[in-house]
Amino acid sequence: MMMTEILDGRALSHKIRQQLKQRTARLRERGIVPALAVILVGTDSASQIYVRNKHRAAAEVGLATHDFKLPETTTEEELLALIAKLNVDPSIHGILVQLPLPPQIDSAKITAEIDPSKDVDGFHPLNVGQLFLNNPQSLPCTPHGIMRLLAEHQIDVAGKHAVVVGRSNIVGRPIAALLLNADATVTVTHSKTANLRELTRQADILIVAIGRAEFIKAADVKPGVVVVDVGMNRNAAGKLVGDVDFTEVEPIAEAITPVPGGVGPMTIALLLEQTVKFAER
Ligand SMILES: Nc1nc2c(c(=O)[nH]1)N[C@@H](CN(C=O)c1ccc(C(=O)N[C@@H](CCC(=O)O)C(=O)O)cc1)CN2
Ligand SMILES: [Mg+2]
Repeated sequence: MMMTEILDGRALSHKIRQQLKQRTARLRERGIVPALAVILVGTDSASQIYVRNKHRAAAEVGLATHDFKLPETTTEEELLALIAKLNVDPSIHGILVQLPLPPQIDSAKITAEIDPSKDVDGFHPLNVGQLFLNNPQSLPCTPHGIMRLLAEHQIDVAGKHAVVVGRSNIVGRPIAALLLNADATVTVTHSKTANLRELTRQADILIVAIGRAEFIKAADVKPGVVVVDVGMNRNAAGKLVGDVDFTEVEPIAEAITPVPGGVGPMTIALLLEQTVKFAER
């Protein structure tokens, strides 16, 4: 019997962060302190945790972080003014605005104002376009982390049928582009897709980012599938679960990411790596 390979994002993120420590040390020897500005608007409790984790991970690898915590009532103009200031500050190499933003702020307008050469999230329309033209400059951290996790486990996507469930700007759309750039045959499905489960059953590689707890069951996958679960949901018992029913799907899969400890930690590692890359330029 074959054992299912667990795609351990915690372990790989640790390895990446160790490598980044050396790169930040070399930058500091050259008198460059790689610096990341993190902007959090409002008091969303999950966002507060993610931002705290980003600060902690950044400090561990030797990055400086600049913390901007703005009130829930912040206007679009106020946020744009802060971004304009950070864009021209030569001591800042990366700028990130934690999403989601409060409803009075148009997040598309905000991401379009970040200097593309400081856009560590890869959300600026120019960076999105470069990704789609297969000339990426800065990649969204979660999809980038997924590709690195697959590469680390020698999972070649070329020629494979990759099925993406979800079409968000943060995960679904960019991972579809990255898989296509890597020569996969890509099907993108979403909440309006007819017969979605017929499509997921055809996947060699299944990426699930639809935001519904344990949505993918054993009957929705074929034996030997590689499953990447981007979901983070609380179930009725308050336990963190993915968009894939891990207990059902794991025995059928060739490889699978756990939740937690899969894609999530990779997101933060790739954010730090992009900041270091910008500082090295
Ligand atoms: N500006 C951005 N906003 C958001 C992004 C992003 O990449 N850029 N992604 C998500 C949130 N996110 C980072 O910001 C993020 C979410 C989760 C994790 C993570 O490590 N999750 C852990 C579990 C954590 C828990 O126990 O609750 C895991 O999966 O193991 C990292 C980053 C939306 N906003
Ligand atoms: Mg995870």
